[in-house]
Amino acid sequence: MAEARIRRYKWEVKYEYKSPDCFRKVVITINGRTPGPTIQARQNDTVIVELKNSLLTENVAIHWHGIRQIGTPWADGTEGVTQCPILPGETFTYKFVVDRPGTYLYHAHYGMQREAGLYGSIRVSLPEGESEPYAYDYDRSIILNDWFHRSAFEQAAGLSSIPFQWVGEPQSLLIQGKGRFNCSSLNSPSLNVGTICNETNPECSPYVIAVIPGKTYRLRISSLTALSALSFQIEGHNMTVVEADGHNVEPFVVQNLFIYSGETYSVLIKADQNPTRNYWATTNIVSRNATFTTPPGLAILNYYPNHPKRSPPTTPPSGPLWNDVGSRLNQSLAIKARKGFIIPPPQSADRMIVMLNTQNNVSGNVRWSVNKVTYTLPHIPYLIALKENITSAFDQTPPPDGYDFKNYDIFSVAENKSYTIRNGVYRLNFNSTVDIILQNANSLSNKTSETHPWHLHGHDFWVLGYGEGKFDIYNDPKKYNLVNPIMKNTVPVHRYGWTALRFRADNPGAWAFHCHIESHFYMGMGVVFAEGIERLGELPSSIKGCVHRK
Ligand SMILES: O=C1O[C@H]([C@@H](O)CO)C(O)=C1O
Repeated sequence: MAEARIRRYKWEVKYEYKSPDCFRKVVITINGRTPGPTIQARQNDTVIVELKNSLLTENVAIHWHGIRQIGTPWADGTEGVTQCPILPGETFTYKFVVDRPGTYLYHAHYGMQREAGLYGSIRVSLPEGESEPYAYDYDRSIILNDWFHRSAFEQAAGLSSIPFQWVGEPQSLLIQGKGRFNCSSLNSPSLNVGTICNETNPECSPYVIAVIPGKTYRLRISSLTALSALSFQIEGHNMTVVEADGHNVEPFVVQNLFIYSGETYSVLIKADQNPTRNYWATTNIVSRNATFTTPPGLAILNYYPNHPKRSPPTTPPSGPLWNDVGSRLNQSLAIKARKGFIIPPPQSADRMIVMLNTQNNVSGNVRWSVNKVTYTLPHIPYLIALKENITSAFDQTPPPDGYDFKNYDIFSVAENKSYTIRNGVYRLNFNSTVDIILQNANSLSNKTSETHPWHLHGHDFWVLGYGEGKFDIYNDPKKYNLVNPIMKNTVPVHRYGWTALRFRADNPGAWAFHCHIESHFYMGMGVVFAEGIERLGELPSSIKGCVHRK
């Protein structure tokens, strides 16, 4: 067997002016870049990231999205859950093992810093000598993102203000950190537009996916949008989906790849079209109506030896309609574990938690809730509070395992009665099997239900099923896919629908489970699970900077 290696990175996190979509704003960079450097490792390698916080006035923490952190729950990078924040001027070392091959991500998990540009890819390949069950010639990582011109501070302030100020739709979409905003739409006479927005700035030239005719490419497409659900497509090229969140998928072909924030996919494309020209790769918003606010993101599929900057002779293909819910549900249903790579789920669960997702008005603030609890993080991180038995750190009453199934109408605006801001945790028995049913409902606007991508830290879960309307506790479990469910770490709950997950609580630690829409998590849409805390040895002192005890 090939020997596991240590992959060492030294990162400096800073504020800098950048123009990812031609509009200049202060962003957060790692070693001068956004997206940050790609972490490349092989299965079972140890990754060490020495992170220097050079932000002048802000704390930071970085989450390694999709890495389970087995045996290192303190390295998950979730501020308030697994560690104290890293203060300005401090250096913190993350050390963890990448135990599974696949496509993963990293991003800030403090306040709303992710959307300020603090994110990147993790690519874990198989140990030397082993190969994937599908063939390709080259491998590329592409992160999709949405981009807002207002700062993360301004957005966060608006979300917690009375009256509430919503962030709105993004100004542009980025493909691997590059987008294009129409500078001529900034016509304020007080602005010197040329210095703030410049469409000839090379920082915002379209991202180029260079291909050699006849070759097959593995594109690792992931999304770290702050808000948007996306569709991604490449003119004239079908995509064969082969991986989702680090697990092999029974291959299926799509023209449009729907992708929700926090998901990763690998698709194979063959450069088998007319090689005398280039092609558009585009991404557009689905699930929310951004038709008149956010233009599609554009990249160029460049057939060698055409000039990489040569625009394709066609108009970019328009993606699917934003409200085509059926196609999105169909893709969700199509994702199954690949034959030969199925990890069978336990056939029954020890506990079922049904999580009603609602949007509410709580004491004048617009918030999101799970079973009438809207979440707030404590000042002492859960992992430390649980391990050291600091019971004053958070509410010792756990949140509810369900809601009033009989009487709650998921198709109506919530009544806003008896919703509370709390921070209790779900304590799971170690090694027990837990089913989570995400139940969507109407938001605060009439006839509206939003799509939410839920992300679980510390575990992969089996996706047992999706359905429309209200989940029926007696009959719907009979329809679960217990044969070849895919394992994922992020999954959407579709509008007015439900999604059923199963996981084993086998990783000692405290783990966030939350909507990956950054503003929704900020508005309380999350919970925390804790299991096997008593099995953990002493926690590293480096995570405890904010905890002062006699
Ligand atoms: O959290 C949200 O708030 C707004 C809207 O519901 C209220 O303005 C919106 O679209 C969200 O996703």
